[in-house]
Amino acid sequence: MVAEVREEMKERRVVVLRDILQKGSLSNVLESVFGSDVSVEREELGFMVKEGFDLIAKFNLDDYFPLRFLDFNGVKRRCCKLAGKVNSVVGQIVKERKGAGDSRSGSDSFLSALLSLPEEDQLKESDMVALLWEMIFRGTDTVALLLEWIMARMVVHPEIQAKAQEELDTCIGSHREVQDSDIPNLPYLRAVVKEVLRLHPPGPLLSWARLAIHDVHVDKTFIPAGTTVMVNMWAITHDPSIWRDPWVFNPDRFIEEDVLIMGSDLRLAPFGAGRRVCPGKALGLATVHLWLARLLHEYRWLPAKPVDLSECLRLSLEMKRPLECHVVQRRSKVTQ
Ligand code: HEM
Repeated sequence: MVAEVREEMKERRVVVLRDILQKGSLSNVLESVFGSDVSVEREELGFMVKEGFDLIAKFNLDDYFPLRFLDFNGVKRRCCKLAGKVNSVVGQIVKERKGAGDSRSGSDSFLSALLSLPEEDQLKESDMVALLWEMIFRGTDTVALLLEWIMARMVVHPEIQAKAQEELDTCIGSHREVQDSDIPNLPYLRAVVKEVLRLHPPGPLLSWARLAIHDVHVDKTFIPAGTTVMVNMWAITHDPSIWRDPWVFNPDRFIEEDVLIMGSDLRLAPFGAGRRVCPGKALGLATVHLWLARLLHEYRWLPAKPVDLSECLRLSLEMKRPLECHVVQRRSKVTQ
């Protein structure tokens, strides 16, 4: 990641982080899902994730007129094609690993963990494929676009960027790379991540399209059976009755009060809460902390052109226009 930024700066004189982050995030999630020693169709899986996002973001008349024989804009056809590809590409990896008798103890991947379950708990192959694909699909984009928002905020607020870098220099110095074990000693950096999750939650609408199966009261609101309900986390995190100066980017608010973000405090639940909470939240957060720390430790980030903080909602809340930066090397001794 750090080396790719350097290359891009050298070759193009400008760093467009989005592609670098997407590629890095896909590799990272594939490694967690299939393990580091497995060669997978990286490029093909990348296209499949992209196709899935395109399809989800598409306005689809079928959602309003669900007639089996109609296929407005060819969405159904594309969905079927993608489902077929998922079954063949991911299914093939599962088959190969099963065939090779992969039930290693001390497994280093999600798939190995599934395959090493006792006989009576084993999932059907089709369920395994669905589960693994869901992890790949949901885990790639969220991490990449959260980091793009964070870096945009770092560029827009150079004084906050400098404060995070000062913390890194004090804690780590300049002669080694940041490690996972350093993260607990970087409270300001973690506060920066929380503040971006508050202002730009990648999943702003929780519980996409959950259906009330019986009449229910939520506080004073009556929700009749059959209603589709979503939780607008974006509205909660911008609500002035909950947050002081909600539009101000101020990581210090989380130094003053340590708000938990894993789902127990509904003022800020960027990973959801309850039984459908994000299962990748710990992995996602650990990745974002480490990559952010390395990017800030290594470089000073400057705008290549004015940063546009406009939002665009697809499955996740993205920056409408990609961030373009210049970087200046900070550490004199570079270690990889
Ligand atoms: C910083 C990164 C991430 C953010 C902000 C995030 C956020 C979310 C949110 C808001 C939901 C919906 C929760 C709800 O509807 O109540 C969700 C669901 C999900 N996430 Fe994440 N996520 C992140 C990273 C990941 C990663 C790395 C993975 C997998 C490796 C992952 C896998 C999933 C899956 C499979 C679901 C669906 C769970 C279900 O429907 O039961 N996420 N995530």
